[in-house]
Amino acid sequence: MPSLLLSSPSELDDLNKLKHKKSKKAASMAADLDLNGSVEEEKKSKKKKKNKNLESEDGEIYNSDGEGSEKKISKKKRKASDEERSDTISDAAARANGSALKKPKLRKNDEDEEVIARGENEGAANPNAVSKFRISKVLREKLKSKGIESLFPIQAMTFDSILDGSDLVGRARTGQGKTLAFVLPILESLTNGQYKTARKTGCGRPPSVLVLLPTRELANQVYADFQAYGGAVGLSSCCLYGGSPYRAQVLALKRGIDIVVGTPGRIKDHIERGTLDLKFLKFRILDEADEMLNMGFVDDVELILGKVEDVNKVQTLLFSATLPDWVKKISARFLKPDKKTADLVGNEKLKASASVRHLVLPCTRQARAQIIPDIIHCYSCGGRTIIFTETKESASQLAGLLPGSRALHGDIVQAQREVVLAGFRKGRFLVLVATNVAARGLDIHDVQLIIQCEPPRDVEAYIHRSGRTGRAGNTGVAILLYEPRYSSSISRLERESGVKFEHISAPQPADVAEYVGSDAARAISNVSDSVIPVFQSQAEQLLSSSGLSAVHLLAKALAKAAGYTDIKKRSLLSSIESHVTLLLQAGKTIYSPAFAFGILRGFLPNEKIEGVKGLSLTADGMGAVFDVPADDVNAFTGGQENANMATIEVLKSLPPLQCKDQSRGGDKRRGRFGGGRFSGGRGGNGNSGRRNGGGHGKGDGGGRNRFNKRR
Ligand SMILES: Nc1ncnc2c1ncn2[C@@H]1O[C@H](COP(=O)(O)OP(=O)(O)OP(=O)(O)O)[C@@H](O)[C@H]1O
Repeated sequence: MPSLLLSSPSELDDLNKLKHKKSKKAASMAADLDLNGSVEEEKKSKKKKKNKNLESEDGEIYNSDGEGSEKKISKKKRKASDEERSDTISDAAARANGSALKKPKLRKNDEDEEVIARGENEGAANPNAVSKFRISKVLREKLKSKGIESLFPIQAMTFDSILDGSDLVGRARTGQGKTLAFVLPILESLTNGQYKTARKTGCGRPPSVLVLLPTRELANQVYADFQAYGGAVGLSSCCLYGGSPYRAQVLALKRGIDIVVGTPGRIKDHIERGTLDLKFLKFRILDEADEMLNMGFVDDVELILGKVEDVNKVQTLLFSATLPDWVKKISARFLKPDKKTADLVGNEKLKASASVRHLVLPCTRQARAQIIPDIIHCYSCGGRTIIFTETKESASQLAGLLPGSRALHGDIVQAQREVVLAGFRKGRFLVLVATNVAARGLDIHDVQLIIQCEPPRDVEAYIHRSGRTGRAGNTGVAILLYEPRYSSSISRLERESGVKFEHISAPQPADVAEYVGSDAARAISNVSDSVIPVFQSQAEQLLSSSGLSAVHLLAKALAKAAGYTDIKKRSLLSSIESHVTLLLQAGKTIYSPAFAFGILRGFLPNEKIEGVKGLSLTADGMGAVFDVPADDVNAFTGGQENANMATIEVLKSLPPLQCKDQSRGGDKRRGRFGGGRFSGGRGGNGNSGRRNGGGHGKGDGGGRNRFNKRR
């Protein structure tokens, strides 16, 4: 259940202690932190909200144009404000949850009045409207110019806590706006809040904010946000990462800077060279914290964080979509004991993005390059696609095989990495083949499709990679390819990510025709009539000499226009081309693959049986599916005439199958996946094709660590 908790290592325990220690009011406020609160809680929340709105809108703490300064807060009010800190959290939680949603009351018979009434109530109806938060006018306008009128839940839940000075751990699924969740309150805090006067200003000033990120690309992206929003409120930023020249970075630091964004390796270098002074930091942010620590940056991160003069005067924020338990423990070293935790994922089963369709497709390594273009045709909706490979070599190789695609990984020089990413962002090419260097945080418009060439090593990688699509409320598709014989890795991922995978098979000729053909048809109908007189006589000649009907000839022309001169049959089991998947049934239970081979030997010659590949048993135990070369299909289907009770048919879609271990082990009732691992999968619906709802939708840290070598 999503939650915003007053937390220390054991958040629940602490919440209980809190309930006992504090007054009745505090206990009821703690209850309010549950986002799925009761009606009673909602009433309390509304009451507090009324007070809160008075506090933030009366111009004494923050007036409506954000110019109100802390100086204006009377002692009494400051005390009240401190006392009500927890209220603020529950308000935020209530707002984040939308529990203050009211139906607008419209006045009848007067159109103008109706509009006014709707306008008034719309503000009330949207508890996360930007205007409801202590966000200055200039930032509000900046947000508006980017189409942002209300805060996303993670932003709404954490804004007040960060602005009011808390250390915080924030977790929300991919694409839910975690970057602005720290950017906005930090900027407000530095320009209108508690650090307005405390922060260093003037020429040569040391930074007030340090944001650490695991990859160069991600550092650049977050830097861009600080530049845009920070620039609007007069704060300067710079980005420090490896692979780029020191000179410009040193100059920027010498001139004086407010916000430093970067990767741990280069930040550490600057500290050691004496060019970066972190003594006076007000904020330290670890974005994608688990990845940085996972990458072996713990020592670097600790060294960097240890450079502040007084840890009590710095706020530390830690954000990620994935927070493995070990990171929560490590955060106890970096964050104050009274830190808060805003966890929008919590114990919910689904850890990956809910706005992404998660599909799995069996495909051998050899078949990948052949099948990927068709997957893109069928599932990308004409938008961008990111393909993840496990190694740098295979990223380069695959990009070489896919026309119009480019590779991105840690062996590519930094300048080139930046050119590639910029080209992809601008839509100069639509397919990026990348290693995990692109798995985290990258926010690229209109990425409709993610293809993972094989199951990643850990569930976190799956969550982050698939989260490059379906961002900011948009939808997307993530397709995971896997070697049929390693299907058990799919069940592990399914269990750990909470995703219920849809099992699909390779796009078949009919699917390709449907998606590619309609594009080609559209392209042909857009051709000007002026071409007809020029090509007419050749068309007539072709029609008479081909011996084909006009429709058949046009079908060929459409295929050619779409780039196809031949569409080969493809195995449903392994995606291998020129192979066809067959189903053997014998009117009785087929206990094991050996049993199935025995039946086949009863009516087929050995040389044909040697061509059988990937034989697997169906989940109901009544059949066996296998691949044969397309040329042998007739021998198999024809041979059944001599078979005793056995039938063979060409499959159009894959039925649910037993997992491999079961097929070998024989007794499917005892298997861990009893009932068929795939029984909840496609259920015999092997459709491929575009089912995406439409919609549109962070390089390495310096090449000095174990992890980077893998990229
Ligand atoms: N309040 C908002 N309203 C509309 N769009 C928003 C809002 N906040 C952020 N966005 C947009 O949502 C997208 C995703 O934001 P962001 O990259 O911060 O997500 P994230 O949670 O950090 O994702 P990841 O876990 O993948 O790093 C960005 O394009 C951002 O501009």
